[in-house]
Amino acid sequence: MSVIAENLTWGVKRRTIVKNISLNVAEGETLGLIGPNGSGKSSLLRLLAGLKRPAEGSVNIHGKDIARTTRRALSKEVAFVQQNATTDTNVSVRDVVRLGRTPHRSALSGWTPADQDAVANALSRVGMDHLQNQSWQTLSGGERQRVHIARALAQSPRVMFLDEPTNHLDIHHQIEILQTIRQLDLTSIIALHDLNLAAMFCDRIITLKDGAIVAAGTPEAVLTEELIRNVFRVNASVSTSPHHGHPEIHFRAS
Ligand SMILES: Nc1ncnc2c1ncn2[C@@H]1O[C@H](COP(=O)(O)OP(=O)(O)OP(=O)(O)O)[C@@H](O)[C@H]1O
Repeated sequence: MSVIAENLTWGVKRRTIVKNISLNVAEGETLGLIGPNGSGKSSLLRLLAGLKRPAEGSVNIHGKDIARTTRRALSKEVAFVQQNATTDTNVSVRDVVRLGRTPHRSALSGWTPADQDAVANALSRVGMDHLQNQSWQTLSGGERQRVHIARALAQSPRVMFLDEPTNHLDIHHQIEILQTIRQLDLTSIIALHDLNLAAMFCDRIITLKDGAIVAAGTPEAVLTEELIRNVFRVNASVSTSPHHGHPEIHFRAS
């Protein structure tokens, strides 16, 4: 499913936080959102997923204006993995992932083999099947993050929005989760701080600064030494990785 945003603007009181953003993500594409702290990545993701209403502009998912789509209909197609998501009640890992099936079930329908498979697959994809009976509250930060990704995967979405999905993960799981998301047949928009991971796993990257797009294109086009210096205020050298052919960024302390 494609995601098309036109002239999205959103703010709080007199401060404009997302400034006139338009973007177009093709079906199956992985788009990375990068930018310094406070540049508007989470706010933009929430607007795109319909969790915030824009002051101006529109979002179309698969040709439908999400402002005219019910939350339930949207949640059958769209999953959102929030930054530092929590789960309040004392439930097991499997119960948290089972919640991902909610949009597909009616009040009367029982638990089906398809629901069961979706939950088992999701747990296995994030490597959490062995802990499925453990209480969510007792998990480590990275394990919690993987469970929330599993919950989104269990939703069987066609579009996935992820807000820094790898910030608590060890390097093995960072790579594994991003690889999994890329390999699935879905459109994904991912806010990432790690520029090397963005270079490795995104088809295209949008860079935000102060709520506006300052660069958009392939990782090769966007991740230049000049952009890293101007936007992130860090000196870096960028070369082409002999291993994966994407940009490889070496940061310098001065
Ligand atoms: N509801 C709100 N009320 C007031 N200010 C807000 C609100 N939501 C976001 N902001 C402000 O908008 C700016 C953008 O926030 P946002 O969370 O979108 O940035 P971000 O790029 O995701 O940052 P980070 O990389 O730190 O996660 C920040 O300065 C934040 O303080």
